[in-house]
Amino acid sequence: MLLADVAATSEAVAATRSRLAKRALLVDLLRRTGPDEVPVVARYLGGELRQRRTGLGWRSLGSMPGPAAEPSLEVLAVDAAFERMAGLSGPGSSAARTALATDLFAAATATEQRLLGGLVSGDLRQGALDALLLDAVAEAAGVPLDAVRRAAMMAGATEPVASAALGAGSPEAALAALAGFTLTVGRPVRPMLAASAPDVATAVAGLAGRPVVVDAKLDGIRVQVHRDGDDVRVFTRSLDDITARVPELVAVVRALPVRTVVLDGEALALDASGRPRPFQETASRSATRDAELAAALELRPFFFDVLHVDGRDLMGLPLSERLAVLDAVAAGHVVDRVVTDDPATAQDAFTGWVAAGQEGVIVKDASAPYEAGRRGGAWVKVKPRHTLDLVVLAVERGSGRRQGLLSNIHLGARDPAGGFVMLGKTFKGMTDEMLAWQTERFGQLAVEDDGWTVSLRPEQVVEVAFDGLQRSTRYPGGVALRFARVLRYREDKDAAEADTIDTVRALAGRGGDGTGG
Ligand SMILES: Nc1ncnc2c1ncn2[C@@H]1O[C@H](COP(=O)(O)OP(=O)(O)OP(=O)(O)O)[C@@H](O)[C@H]1O
Repeated sequence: MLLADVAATSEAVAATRSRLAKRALLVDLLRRTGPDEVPVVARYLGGELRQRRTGLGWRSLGSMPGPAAEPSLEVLAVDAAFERMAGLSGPGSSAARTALATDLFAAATATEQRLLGGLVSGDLRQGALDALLLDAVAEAAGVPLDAVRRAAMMAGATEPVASAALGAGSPEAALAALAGFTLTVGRPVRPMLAASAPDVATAVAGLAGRPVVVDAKLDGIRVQVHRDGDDVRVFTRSLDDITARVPELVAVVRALPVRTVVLDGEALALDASGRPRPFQETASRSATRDAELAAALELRPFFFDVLHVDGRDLMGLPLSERLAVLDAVAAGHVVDRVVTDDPATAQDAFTGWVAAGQEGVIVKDASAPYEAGRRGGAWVKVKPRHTLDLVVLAVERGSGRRQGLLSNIHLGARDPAGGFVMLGKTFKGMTDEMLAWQTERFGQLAVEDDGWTVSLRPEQVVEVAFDGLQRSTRYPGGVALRFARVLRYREDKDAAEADTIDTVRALAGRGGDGTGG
């Protein structure tokens, strides 16, 4: 298959807002893709190279040759070229890499160059496309969507599932291949995620008629811990293996009375009185290999789910049954919870936990299975103050005390159909350290500079608090944030995981002020 086919499909998908049309375009392309090409094509459609690192910088892309008139590049040849670039190291490697990239770009048409540039810079990365791609894979392979989704949950990624289903040869063989993706102890699955509600009553009402569990929401880092005998591995929300950095978590899980287990929870550092330490401290602790800091700030695990125990896969069981197992295997290391569907009782629990320094609650449907990777309605988070994870689209040069710094940031919500919708600006909440950090970071993300405003590659996620939402004729989404202020820059989230304009509109719709409980 020619790269031009992938590039044309990728642009056509971005250009239409219709989900059905997008899906049809993807199905058509997948049907034309050879089995050996699926791993590459599936990645490129999601905006990613197969190589985690090519060593190519944004700068080197600036000076690429003009486009070729006719398409000639085969996707497998393109993948091989990136593989060669990724493999280069040592003196002279940078020049050799640029030479390879120059040859590649010179052979590419204008459309192909846009695709290649986006793949290298990461601009095309689109987590939102994953769901659509799975849908298209199901249709192209002639198997039920559920089977594809289940497999992707287990695999923690789209591409291996697409390859297995489309490479199988027949729908029957594809189904058998998909059934081969099971929870394997030692291999992380994507964590289940939560929707949000403005207050406890709304969250509980949303689960009307179902049994409800209300968990304390701890503000630490998500950990998925796999134990097989004495072998314990700890994975983050983005499935990175941090085992070596958190020996104290390993020790706790190794001491539990089970042989194999997969636990989901939050790790947190506490102060001497048992209150949670600020998130920043927990996060920097889990990111460090510095033994001294590690010893000074001990992390503790608080589990809220169990996916597997001693050979039994529990993901399909209702939460209430999983929790019974969790309490038996991880006693003493479990998140506080109350079982109630009474809004007043849930509200009391929320108030108590927030006073004790926790972040809020997660209201959970006790009859729901564990839905890896999904942000469905089975878990709903409620926080006392309203926050959104937005993407920084541009930044303005500071003046006065902020002369020489990049200061006022433009905030965008993700548009599920592609791109970002600006919701406002803020220069509030930033500490001097954050200002120094963002000046450096945004310098690296800069794509255009009119002397006042610097436009950025939309990659940096920022968590902002705000007092409410107001209608706006100034901003394209028709809504604007009131009194937005920066809480922190999030290193654990990609732009593809930022909050969407739909979420913002839903908050605006619910009573308007969005300040929460
Ligand atoms: N009891 C709990 N049950 C589930 N998740 C919990 C719990 N306590 C804390 N959490 C954290 O809350 C997150 C769920 O919220 P969400 O799925 O929206 O992820 P997020 O966007 O990282 O959330 P946030 O930024 O609000 O922490 C989980 O990823 C987990 O880290």
